[in-house]
Amino acid sequence: MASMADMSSSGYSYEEIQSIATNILTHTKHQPKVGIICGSGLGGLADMVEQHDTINYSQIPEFPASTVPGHEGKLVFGLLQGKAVVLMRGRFHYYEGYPMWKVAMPVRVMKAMGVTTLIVTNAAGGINPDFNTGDIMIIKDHIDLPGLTGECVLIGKNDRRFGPRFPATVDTYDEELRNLAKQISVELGYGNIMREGVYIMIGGPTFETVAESRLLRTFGADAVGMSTVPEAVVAKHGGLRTFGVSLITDMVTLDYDKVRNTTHEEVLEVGRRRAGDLQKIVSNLVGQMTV
Ligand SMILES: O=P(O)(O)O[C@@H]1C[C@H](O)[C@@H](CO)O1
Ligand SMILES: Nc1nc2[nH]cnc2c(=O)[nH]1
Repeated sequence: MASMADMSSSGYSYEEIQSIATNILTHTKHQPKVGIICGSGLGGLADMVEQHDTINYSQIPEFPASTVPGHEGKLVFGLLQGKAVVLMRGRFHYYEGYPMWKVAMPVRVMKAMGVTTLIVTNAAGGINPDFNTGDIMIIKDHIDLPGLTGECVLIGKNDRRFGPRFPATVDTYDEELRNLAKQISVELGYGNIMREGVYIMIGGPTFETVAESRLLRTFGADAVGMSTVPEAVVAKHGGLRTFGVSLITDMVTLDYDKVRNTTHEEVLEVGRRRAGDLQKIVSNLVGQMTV
């Protein structure tokens, strides 16, 4: 694949994406319909997958490498609640130095493999003062801060086979799946920690200053993180149905008298404590959704 895209281009061609997908599918007996991207410390969902085939990213030509602790760098194929899934145990972030198109490129590969529904999970900082650490927030909408400032994942030449030049994003997160997830959460006894809100993406890797957190709040954001939005935008562009969920691993500081440092270790620690709950909700959602 000598002509593969470089940092300055707008991404892999349609043919290159098809070729990457075809190559990956030679490593598995499964034909996934649901794609799941696991957030920081949330890869344990892969342990619930039955009859699994695991492929390291390093085995896949043209696939980026995971460089962040809590992101293992593996694709896991198998059955989750009887449905054929592919999980990314480790995602790519803009702050790792990857261009936006590369961050979201696996979503196009998933679609080329036959995926029709994308589930994105992440660890996020709570901005809404009514939230608590450990809450689970269904993403109702997002703010693409990098996109609004000129780093939209879809910038560059558009190939209509991926999607339209000017995609609408008003309904990126599927209402039916959000309602089903809410119902499942209540049935599982998580009604008291279940929230719904707006996720804002920042480029990272710095956690927010107090002034920045206050600014993000005035924008109407309920939670902040460093991922998810490019993946969801590419999914919407490609006509995939998307569900997004954030684990609130820390509360951002909105008050100069209560300044505290967020750390990635803290994010992973809360992930370790609450990942099981998130996994139950997501696996039940997969089990009950129509594909
Ligand atoms: O991959 P996600 O968005 O879950 O990771 C979050 C955001 C940063 O990558 C990291 C900060 O601790 O966790
Ligand atoms: N930007 C940001 N990303 C996070 N990911 C997990 N927690 C946070 C946070 O507080 N801020």
